[in-house]
Order: sequence, then structure tokens, then C-alpha cells
Amino acid sequence: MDPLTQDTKIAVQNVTKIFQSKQGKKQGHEVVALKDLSLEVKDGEFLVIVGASGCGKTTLLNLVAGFDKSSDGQILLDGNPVTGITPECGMIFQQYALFPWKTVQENVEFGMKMKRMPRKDRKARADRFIDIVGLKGFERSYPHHLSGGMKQRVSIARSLANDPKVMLLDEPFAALDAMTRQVLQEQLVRIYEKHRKTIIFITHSIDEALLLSSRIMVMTARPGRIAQEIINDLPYPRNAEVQLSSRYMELKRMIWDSVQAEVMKSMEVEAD
Ligand SMILES: Nc1ncnc2c1ncn2[C@@H]1O[C@H](COP(=O)(O)OP(=O)(O)OP(=O)(O)O)[C@@H](O)[C@H]1O
Repeated sequence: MDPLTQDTKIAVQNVTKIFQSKQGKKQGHEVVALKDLSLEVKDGEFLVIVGASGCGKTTLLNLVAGFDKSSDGQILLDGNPVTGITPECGMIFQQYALFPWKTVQENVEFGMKMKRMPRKDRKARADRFIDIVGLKGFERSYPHHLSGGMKQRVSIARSLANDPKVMLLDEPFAALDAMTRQVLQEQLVRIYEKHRKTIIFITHSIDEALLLSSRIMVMTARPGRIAQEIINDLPYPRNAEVQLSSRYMELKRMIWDSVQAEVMKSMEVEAD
């Protein structure tokens, strides 16, 4: 592997993750989710990971966030090994993971309150990010009064308010309707352009990957490794014109071929 450069934010080095399946610890009941996987994410990069279902995308994100430990290899964040939950990483899930008994304002303020930020400061910061995600006027609403898209915007505001170095998003828009999804994708690109967080984003949608990323990584069928890496050189804003360009089609075809090959392999793995 190349030596780490100064702007390397995350380095995943020869990571293997083996789960004991539900059948117990008998031989042959291990699931090798990731095998000898290495990758680097540069500071300010928007990396999108695509790959067949079950290839280990969520497992990888959980390891970067420190929710789980690798069986072998290591992950470095700013050059330091990740050994437990990393407060520098903000995680956003498909299911919004909001506190149902807290208002929008309280949800967004939660992390800052945990860090004992003075009330006035955290309110000002929450107000700012609630505004950025377009939820001004909903500060006192509870999650059950909000649509899926609005709840996801609360999650994004909460994450941004904590000022994470890295944002990890696991299929955050998968449960949303197409229109809402598009609005949130555009919003996320704007936030990315303004705040330049380092982002790792998982999706099953090649279009979403092309709209958002600066780099796309296709993972192999389980055990997950890198099958292909694509620098997304499409210009911003990735509007209708860009989406109809020949370069867009070319990249889409390239990724589709790669994903499809891995999906076929993963079906063989499942059949074994
Ligand atoms: N806690 C666990 N115990 C046992 N096996 C697990 C566990 N977590 C994940 N696995 C297995 O590891 C493999 C990778 O799972 P993972 O959820 O990372 O895949 P994924 O690429 O995110 O899938 P999807 O796209 O369907 O969300 C799968 O075969 C899964 O069944």
C-alpha cells in the first residue's frame, strides 16, 4: 500500500471481518464479511460505495465508526487507530434514529448537550443547521409529526451540528420517495460543497452514486474487497444536462457492468 499522504483522512488497512453465524461457533459457520480490504479516503472527499447486497458495506461503515472491531487489520482516522466509537464520525442510517420523545430542536441539540456546550451556543448552532436543512418553523415538532424526508433532514442537521470530521451515511435516502430523495440529494451536495466534510455514503443506486460522489467504489461479492474504483469527473451542478451527457452514460455503464458481475457472483456465494 502507498504511504499515507498528509491529506489521508481514513485509511482502511488490510481489514478482515469474520462473523460467527447464528448457528454457533462450529467450523464452517463463519461468515467472512470483509477480506483483506484496503482503501483510503482523502480529506474532503465524497466517497460512495456500491455493491451487491451482503457484500459488507454496512460492516465496513460500522468498523470505521468504531461500532465493531475488525478481526484483522486496522483502520486509521487522522493517522490514529480506531479502537472504539469515534465521536469524530457522524453516522446517518436509513431509519432516522431520532429520539421520538424529543422535539426537532432537542434532537439536533442532543450531541452538543452531551458535550456540555452552553445552552445559548447550542441553541444558536442548532438553529443554524435546522435552517440549513430547510426545517425552520418545525423546531418544536416531534418526529412522529414529520414526513420521512423531514426526519432524515433532522438526522443530517443533528450530525452537522456536532461538527464531525467524517460523515458516514448508510443508505440514508433509500426509504424515501423519488422526489424527496432528489431534494435531499441536492441539499447534501450543497452542504458538501459548503462544509467539505469527508463523506462515505452507501447506496444501491448508481444514479445516486453519480450525482453525489467525487469517487465511487464498487465492492466485490462477499467477502468484500474493492472491485473497481472510479473517479467521478462529472461537473457540478449535476443537473439534467449532466445526467443526459455521454460521460454520464459512459460512467453509468461502467459501474453497472461491474456491479452486475459482482451481483452474479454473490448469488453464487448465496447458493453455496
Ligand atoms: N452481526 C452479524 N452476525 C453474523 N453475520 C453478519 C452480521 N452482520 C453482518 N453479517 C453478514 O456479513 C455479510 C455482510 O453484511 P453487510 O450488512 O455488511 O452487507 P451489506 O453490503 O451492507 O448488505 P446490504 O446492501 O444488503 O445492506 C452478510 O453476509 C451478513 O449476513
